[in-house]
Amino acid sequence: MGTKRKLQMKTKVCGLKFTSNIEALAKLPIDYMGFIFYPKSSRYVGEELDVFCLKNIPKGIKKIGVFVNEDLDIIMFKAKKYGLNGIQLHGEESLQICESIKRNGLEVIKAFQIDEEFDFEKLAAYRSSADYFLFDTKSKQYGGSGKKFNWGILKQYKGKTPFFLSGGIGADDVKDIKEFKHEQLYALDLNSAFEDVPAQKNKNKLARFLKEIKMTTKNKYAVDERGYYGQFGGAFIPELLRANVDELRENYLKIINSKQFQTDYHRLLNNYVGRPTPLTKVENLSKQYGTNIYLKREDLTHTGAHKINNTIGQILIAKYMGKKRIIAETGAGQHGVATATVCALFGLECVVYMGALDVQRQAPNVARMKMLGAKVIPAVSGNQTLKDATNEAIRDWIANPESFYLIGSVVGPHPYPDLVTRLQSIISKEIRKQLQEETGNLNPDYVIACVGGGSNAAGAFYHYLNEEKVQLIAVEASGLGVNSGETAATITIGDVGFIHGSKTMLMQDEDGQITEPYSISAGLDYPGVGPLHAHLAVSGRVSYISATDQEALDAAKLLAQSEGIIPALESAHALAALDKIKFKKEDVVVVNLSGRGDKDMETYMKAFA
Ligand SMILES: O=C(O)c1ccccc1NCC(=O)[C@H](O)[C@H](O)COP(=O)(O)O
Repeated sequence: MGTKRKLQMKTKVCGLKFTSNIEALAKLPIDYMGFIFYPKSSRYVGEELDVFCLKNIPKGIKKIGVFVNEDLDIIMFKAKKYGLNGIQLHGEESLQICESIKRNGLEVIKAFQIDEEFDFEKLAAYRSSADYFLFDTKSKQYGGSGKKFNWGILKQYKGKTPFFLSGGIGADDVKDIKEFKHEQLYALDLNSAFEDVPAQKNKNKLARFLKEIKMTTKNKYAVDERGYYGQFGGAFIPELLRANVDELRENYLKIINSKQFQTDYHRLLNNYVGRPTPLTKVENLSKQYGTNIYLKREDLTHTGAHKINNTIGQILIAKYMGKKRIIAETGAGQHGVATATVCALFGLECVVYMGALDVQRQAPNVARMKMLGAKVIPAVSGNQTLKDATNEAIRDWIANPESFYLIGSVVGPHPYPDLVTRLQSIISKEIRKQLQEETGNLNPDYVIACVGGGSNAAGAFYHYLNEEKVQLIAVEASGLGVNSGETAATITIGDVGFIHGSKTMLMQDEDGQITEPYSISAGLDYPGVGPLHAHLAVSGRVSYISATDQEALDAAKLLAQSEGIIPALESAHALAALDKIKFKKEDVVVVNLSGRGDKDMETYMKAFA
């Protein structure tokens, strides 16, 4: 028995048939609805199930047909008629039936009746044909018995297929559920304990239970109360900044969860930023790689990169907190432009620090910031890139503590990494919805994003972190090569240390001195990475790979010439990963195209000359 809790535990409400009840429950935060197609059950849908009502169930709720030893033809007929997403099998169904259902594109949940004699060895045969198991109480009626079994028996289950816990689960079981720990526990199956009469569920009772369960299940990738992701994070700041950081920490959640913030933020995202951004299936690239590639088009936002999702949110917070002056750092200039833009919109003074080298290589963005009314101050220390700009911005903040430091990535002292992650999470929230509309499935097989500090990746991964089946790939910039000494592949070659107020992974020498990063991409040459990423790397949830300058340039050219889209150099690193992974024909791959390439034209022209 493992100690880890599967996160955001899913819930299935089973045994529904009445239209008004289905419509009412569709408003609850549940993940599955089950319909019993077994004529001997008191919940048998019979002729009462309303096709129109089922077709209108929100896409986020999967419709599962429950059968007992039924013919395949009948199962498939019902699946088509009612638009079912999956089939739950409660009898002695063969492996072949499971496989045929799966081949028809439906999820398979194979139920087993558990008692002390149950032989867990027999589950191995179903490993590839069942997406999930469902462990229910042994009963003559095959299910819906209302009786619990001894969950301790499940200690014997050591397989990898996730399971639904089922059998008589009711409102009084919250504590037991909280205490029950199993690595593969995926969902709770709720049925007769929430019924007024067979098949008629009590909405209020269910709503109360769901709320309590939600409060007891913890997200292992979320920041804790002290600002840590596992061992990483915290707030290591000079005493002079303590009051500012505490002020933000005490207010940020209150503000972003407020109705006013949510209204203002989403209004601006929709009407000013241009969200939702499209999820474009790129057919030519898909053909080339023999799979299904989608680009999340953050390049199409106002200002041309994902950075604006964050600046729009932080400027609202600054405004609510009565701040008048904004400080920011920038690498590629995208965050600088996004900050200058929102400062112009809200009439606030804006000072942007930018490495002197980046001022040169990102000249168009410097011009944009200036035109928007921002003061751009070149940082001339170190190798004159993002790290040095951040140092200068923090110095300014210490000297002007009444200012608001608008950080551009998931870096810095707590609460910035969490704040920026939440603001960027709109990216994966949209991907889920758009994918579901496009493919009928919320989850892709892969999400790929580039990582400098890590904000676009944090946003693109956020809603998939607990969906362990989705492979998350982060691509760092390895410059001239991981071991060339000219690299920014922080996680690949870095070590645990402290940078810009947080404990994380960074590139450093034996004495703990931060080493100078290098990448052709100004947005990725940062020697550290957000603490969330350090935690995701150490926990193994995300795979961190790297791409060289040349690989990124090649990927940018390929996208430009096969799809007519010029990516930012940062995003080109994410695209370079397509060459490094062996995809299956049926895979769905989402690449977060974090920004557009206009700002990089000079670098591209030089490289391709
Ligand atoms: O619910 C039924 O009547 C039923 C009959 C035959 C096969 C399966 C059935 N239900 C399937 C389920 O997924 C139930 O939720 C599961 O058996 C648990 O039910 P309960 O013990 O009432 O919580």
